[in-house]
Amino acid sequence: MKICIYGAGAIGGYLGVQLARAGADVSLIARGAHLAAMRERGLTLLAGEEKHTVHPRCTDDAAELGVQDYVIITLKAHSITGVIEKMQPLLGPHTRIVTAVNGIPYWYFHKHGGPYENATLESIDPGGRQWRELGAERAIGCIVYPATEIEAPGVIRHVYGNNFPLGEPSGEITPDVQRLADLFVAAGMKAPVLDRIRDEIWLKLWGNVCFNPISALTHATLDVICTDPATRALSRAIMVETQGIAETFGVKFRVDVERRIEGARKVGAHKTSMLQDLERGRPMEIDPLVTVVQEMGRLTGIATPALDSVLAMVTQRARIAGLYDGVSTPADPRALAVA
Ligand SMILES: NC(=O)C1=CN([C@@H]2O[C@H](COP(=O)(O)OP(=O)(O)OC[C@H]3O[C@@H](n4cnc5c(N)ncnc54)[C@H](OP(=O)(O)O)[C@@H]3O)[C@@H](O)[C@H]2O)C=CC1
Ligand SMILES: CC(C)(CO)C(=O)C(=O)O
Repeated sequence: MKICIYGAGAIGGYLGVQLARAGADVSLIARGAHLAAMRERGLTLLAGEEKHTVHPRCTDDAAELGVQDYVIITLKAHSITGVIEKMQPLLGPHTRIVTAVNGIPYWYFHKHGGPYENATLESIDPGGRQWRELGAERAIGCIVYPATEIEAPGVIRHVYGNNFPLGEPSGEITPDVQRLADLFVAAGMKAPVLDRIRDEIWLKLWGNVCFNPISALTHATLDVICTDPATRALSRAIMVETQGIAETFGVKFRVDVERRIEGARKVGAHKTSMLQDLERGRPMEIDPLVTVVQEMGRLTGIATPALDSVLAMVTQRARIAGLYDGVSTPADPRALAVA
């Protein structure tokens, strides 16, 4: 079983080490100093007191690897469109693409049913290119619950968690998704196969859509955002808007807003990935985590005044820092009028 991890940074590097340690035939696609270090010294995972170094194939050229059984995308979600052509040599008629990224994935409305079946979302998949050229029918969903960092080129630091829920867009438990889950488990991770993967996507996104932009605007850590009454109320307002949109698409939330906020508070003095990106001068994942929810709100006619305001500010912040060139549009005047 040939597996390629495309964008083997913090999360992809963690997966790469775990899969390589389990004996999987895994190749990593990366670039720059991180790629050079992995080629020279291997890829090292630091997890608590443990240290593991592996030596999988590492390249920046997918053509060297050929057709894969699974391509696990662990790029930042806003980078996916930019590598569609480079990814083609990895894709054969039976290749499955696993979207191990935050936010709404390109395949979201594949096998969704109802009036939105086969719709594409401009904020995450401009022109529907990912849908067509990667293939919605190839997709397997994956939620990334662990936190990891690139501590130095070629070195991944595991911070917490090992849970990567997986699921087919159709909800079926197919041999493809089961085989991948079994491999993840053999590699020391949790990988429950879900028959309602979209519920879990929104549960994760529920936090990202509010905590990430608020943290980038305030530089506050999760515990502070969730404790300060004003930022907690703003988070709640965005989450309530988000919940309304998701429920219109048939999503079921297994916890309520307060419990979700409490869960984030307990994570502690953690900087969200968007704040870390801002501080490190790296492009911020605004469209896949925030703009897409606004776009889905507009699709359903649900106003998102709190989200619109925060999105306007975080987009401006990112543009000024030179870390955003996405699609975010000005807040919908109709939504602001409702506010
Ligand atoms: N890290 C975490 O703790 C968590 C991350 N996530 C999500 O997981 C996803 C991945 O995040 P994360 O691992 O942190 O991101 P990283 O930026 O650490 O990893 C992505 C890697 O892909 C590389 N890359 C980008 N473009 C290319 C290209 N064209 N060719 C080859 N390599 C490329 C990047 O290199 P370069 O640095 O040069 O751009 C980087 O090394 C995101 O959606 C994130 O939100 C979710 C939960 C937690
Ligand atoms: C830590 C957390 C859960 C914040 O929403 C996250 O996923 C991120 O930083 O992107």
